[in-house]
Amino acid sequence: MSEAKRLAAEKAIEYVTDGSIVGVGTGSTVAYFIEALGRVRDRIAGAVSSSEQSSERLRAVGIDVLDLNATGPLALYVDGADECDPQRRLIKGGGAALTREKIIAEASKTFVCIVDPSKQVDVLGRFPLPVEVVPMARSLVARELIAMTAGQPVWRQASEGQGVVTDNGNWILDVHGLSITDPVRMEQQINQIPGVVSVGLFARRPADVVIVGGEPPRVL
Ligand SMILES: O=C(CO)[C@H](O)[C@H](O)COP(=O)(O)O
Repeated sequence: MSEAKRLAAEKAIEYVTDGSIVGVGTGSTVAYFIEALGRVRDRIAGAVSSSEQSSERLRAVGIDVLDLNATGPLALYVDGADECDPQRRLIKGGGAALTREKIIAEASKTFVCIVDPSKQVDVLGRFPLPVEVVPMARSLVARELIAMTAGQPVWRQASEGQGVVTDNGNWILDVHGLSITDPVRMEQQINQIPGVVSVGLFARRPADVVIVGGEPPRVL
C-alpha cells in the first residue's frame, strides 16, 4: 500500500498554490506528502503542522513550521485518514494527532485527504474510533461511550498501564465495534461528554477532496 500512499501524496501537490502556507497532517501517507512538498519548498511560505512528528519532518526538508495563531486561515490542509466513506467523512486519529488535525481542518478553506484504497468503506466504524480524553476523565468517558454507542472503548497504551500521551498531554480511548450510520450526530454527542477533548470523526467538517492513490490516482 505504500506505493498507493505515495501516488496520492504526489497528486496532492497539485493543490498547493504559490506563496501559501500549507496545513500538514500526520502519518505515513503525509510523510510522502512532506517529501514531495520539500521538493517545491521555494514555492510556499511555510507550513502549519498537526504534530511534533510532522514538524520534525517538515524542518528536515527545509520548510518553516509556523504557529496557526500567527497565520490566519489557511488555503489548504493535506492529511491522511484511517477510514473514508463515500460522503468524504472520515475517521482519523490512528496517529493520535486528531485534536490538532481537527483544528487545522477547521482553519482551512480546502481539506484534501490522501488515502490508499484500503481506507475506503461504505459505513465508518470498522477502524476503532479514537477519542482524546483528559486523563482524569478516562473511566468516566469510557462508561459514557459504552452507554451512548454500545461500542467497546479500549485505552490506548504504549506499554502495560502506560497510556499513549498525545502532543497535548492527554490519553486516547479507541472505540471498537461501531457501525456509524449517522456520523454527524455521533460526533456531536461524543463531543458533549465532559472530559472529551475531541473525537476522530470528521463528519461535520468532512474532507473537500479525497485522493485515492493508484495508477492513476482517483479524485473523489
Ligand atoms: O489521523 C491520522 C493521524 O492521527 C492519520 O492521518 C491516519 O492515522 C492515517 O495514517 P497513515 O497515513 O499512516 O495510514
